[in-house]
Amino acid sequence: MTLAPSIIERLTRARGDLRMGVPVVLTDGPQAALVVAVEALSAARLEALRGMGRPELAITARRAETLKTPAYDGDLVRLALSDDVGLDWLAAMADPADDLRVPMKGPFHSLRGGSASLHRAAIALAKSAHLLPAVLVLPVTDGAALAASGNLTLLALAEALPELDRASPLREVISARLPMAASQAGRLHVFRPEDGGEDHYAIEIGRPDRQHPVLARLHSACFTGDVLGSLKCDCGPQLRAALAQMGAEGAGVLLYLNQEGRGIGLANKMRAYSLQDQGFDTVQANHRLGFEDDERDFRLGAGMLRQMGFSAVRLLTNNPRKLAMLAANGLTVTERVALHVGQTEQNAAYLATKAAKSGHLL
Ligand SMILES: Nc1nc2c(ncn2[C@@H]2O[C@H](COP(=O)(O)OP(=O)(O)OP(=O)(O)O)[C@@H](O)[C@H]2O)c(=O)[nH]1
Ligand SMILES: [Zn+2]
Repeated sequence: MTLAPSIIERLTRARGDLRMGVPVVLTDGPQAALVVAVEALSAARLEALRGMGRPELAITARRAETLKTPAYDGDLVRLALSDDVGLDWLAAMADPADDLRVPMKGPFHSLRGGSASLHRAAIALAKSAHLLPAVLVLPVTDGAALAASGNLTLLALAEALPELDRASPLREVISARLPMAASQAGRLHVFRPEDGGEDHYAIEIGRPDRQHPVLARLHSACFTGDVLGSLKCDCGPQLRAALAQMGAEGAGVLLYLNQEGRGIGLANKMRAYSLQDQGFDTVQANHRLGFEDDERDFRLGAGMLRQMGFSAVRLLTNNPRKLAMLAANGLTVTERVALHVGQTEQNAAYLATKAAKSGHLL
């Protein structure tokens, strides 16, 4: 054991760096680049990067669709930065808030050929830090030396990509009795991922028999719905109805997964809501921001259930992806228990879009 941080620790540090606007050094074999998230970029850092070479802008193919620029790298686009563009232009490329008011941002100079692996990893890192998926990438010659001299976090893709792709193992930190309105016999378990990500919770009701399928729900955090009683979605009523059903049956387990906004974080979800106020639906809004419509990783829930000793579930959901992901990750789903509650005038279009575009069952 050395004192040097492991790859997992450096990845966690890199997410913090990106959120603070500090460059991170990525290497892929002989290639290296400094990367900075556009959302957190300062004028001084942009100036410094320009003094070192020609930065490139990487955005997702989803964002590029709206900007009407072709994606030569499949899931992403690399654009050369002309000398006259500043922070405002970069911010507008990253954030679609003003797209309708100012639709023309080009002409764009798309880069083709060569490898996009550093750009792709930088976008994945920005997403995992809950930042908009738009990054400046400055190719450099000796990444390791630059990282050492500038005290910057260094990540080699060969080490970092497998960690970014895998669901981080979780360990249970603590559990304690929690009497609730839905059931006196509640217990809250707190699980912590090894990668320094957010904690996730399991609410166990009664003492479900581990030998039988348990009534279960994977609930993704929705601050607006769960806490504020937002009428734009059905999350709050679904949360309470699931707990009530478990209370009535005397047993169940509800996983409360901190995957706010289908995995994009609350700030980006509010950006999506702002686009919804401009007339876009929930799926279009995610795409305009550069995200997929659902960025959640449900492997997490399967791991927590297995760790708690459950191998079969009766799952409260209308989302077929949750059923498929549990099954693919070693859980037996013996039954889907439909969960249709909380329909309002304000969320009718949202629920209809989820049924039409995301395959939610009615
Ligand atoms: N990006 C985005 N996220 C949203 C929006 N409305 C709600 N959410 C999030 O969507 C997620 C809904 O979670 P769930 O209720 O567990 O999942 P679901 O896919 O609807 O599936 P079931 O409720 O199990 O049928 C939460 O993370 C919310 O924060 C939206 O308009 N945009
Ligand atoms: Zn919600």
